[in-house]
Amino acid sequence: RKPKGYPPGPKWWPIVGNYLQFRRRLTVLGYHHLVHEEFSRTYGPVVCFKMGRNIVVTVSGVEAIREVLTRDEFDGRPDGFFFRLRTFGKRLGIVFSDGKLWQRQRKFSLQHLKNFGFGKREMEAKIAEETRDLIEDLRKKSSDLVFMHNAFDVGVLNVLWTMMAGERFTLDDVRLIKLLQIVHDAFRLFDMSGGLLNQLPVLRFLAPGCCGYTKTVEILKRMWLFLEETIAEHRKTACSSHSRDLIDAFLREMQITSDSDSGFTDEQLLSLCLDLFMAGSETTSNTLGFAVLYMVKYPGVQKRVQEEMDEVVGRNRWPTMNDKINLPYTEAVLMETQRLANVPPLGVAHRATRTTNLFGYTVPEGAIVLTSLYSIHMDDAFWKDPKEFRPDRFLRDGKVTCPEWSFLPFGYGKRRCLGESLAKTNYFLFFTAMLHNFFLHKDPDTTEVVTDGCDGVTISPRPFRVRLASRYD
Ligand code: HEM
Repeated sequence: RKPKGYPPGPKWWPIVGNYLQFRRRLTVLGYHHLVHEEFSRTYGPVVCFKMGRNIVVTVSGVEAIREVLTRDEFDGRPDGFFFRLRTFGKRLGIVFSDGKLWQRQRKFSLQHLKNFGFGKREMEAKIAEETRDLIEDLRKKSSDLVFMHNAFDVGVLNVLWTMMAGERFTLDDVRLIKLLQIVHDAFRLFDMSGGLLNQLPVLRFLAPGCCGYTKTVEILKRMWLFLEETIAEHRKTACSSHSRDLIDAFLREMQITSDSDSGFTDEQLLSLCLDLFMAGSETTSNTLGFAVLYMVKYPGVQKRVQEEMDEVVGRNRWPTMNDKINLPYTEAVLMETQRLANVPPLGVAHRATRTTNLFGYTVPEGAIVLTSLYSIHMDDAFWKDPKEFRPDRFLRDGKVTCPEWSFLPFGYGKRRCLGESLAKTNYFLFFTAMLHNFFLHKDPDTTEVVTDGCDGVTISPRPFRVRLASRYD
């Protein structure tokens, strides 16, 4: 039975808790975040579930989410079998670690990524190079219909990978394309609470295929192999006097640091690379995929973006970050895409690091806390007709206006997205390069443009094709 004082929620059943009930609603509603939304409509902004062994508290709406994201005791990340599986049974990496190791690793990663251009002019130059490559490649393919749901994968990853590992991949690099496909599959396989494998870890022995264990291990092995090879190559070619990239910087730090708690070990290096690779590729590519999809669905919006660019930038050069401030409609389109697509609908799971009180309810230490960013972005009390794609809602008197709490695509607080500046620059430059160069038209073989994505840790656009017509012919 649920202890007294816990937040409201559906009745718990022995062993499975609310798992079966959750699954049944998931079959009907199709998305994890919609099941959480349905429960929050019944029970309020703080809902408590038991999923196998895990207590999960979902918070919805601005007030409750603001409480969670601004209080230190919610800055933990969940622990458990699933969360440790990718990091050798330990709490490593950056996305799902906490405490001293996380603090040190987050600071180290940010500081050294900055040394290699992150958030600076060099980063913009790298992205510009990637956009040129992509546009050229799309031009070659444009006599046919082009798949666009994953068109940005390699270019987006290249920017991060140059800072991390000092190398980039060609757009047709088969090994990388396969790797990105398995990252994509991994994001579809799991959910933010850790899924069945975290709730009932014994299932890895009883039904390894059904609970996702076999597939997860297969994906991880391929990722580890790729990263191990990259790290081994760095060891062989590292120069003792200077670091070329984040991996080099980490290897140097391993030699000088004596503090064992700060985590400069071989396993942590691999885990950090894995986390940044996964966090940095899928989210941005999916967001760009949705942006293209909405432009195809709403040709009037596409036309306004192109007219704005023609007026401000002209046709003789491509848009740069300096133009952003003068392209308010374009920026509003990018924001509206993030609001409506909700690529990470439940953010990244948090954990209560001690038993605490939330809106008069007891949240026990160790509870997994999910923040429904979806509930904020789709709140009809704040956003009129939230299901409509309407970029003008982000404009006032021709200028971009952004509410502080009702738009949180990158989260908030100490756990806020580490890659936000890279993500925003990639997003703006790839999107504007696309629309500057091409008219995007619907696939004539389809009757309707479907914008409902695929469920998972992030929401991804379903595979779709576009007809690209050059704006320069
Ligand atoms: C449009 C693209 C992106 C979106 C929408 C996004 C969104 C988010 C969100 C919502 C969180 C969780 C915040 C929380 O826990 O409350 C997060 C965390 C994180 N993101 Fe991003 N992200 C994006 C791109 C990136 C990129 C490019 C990187 C690569 C460097 C990255 C690295 C991370 C990391 C490492 C964390 C965990 C931070 C921590 O736990 O301290 N993200 N992101």
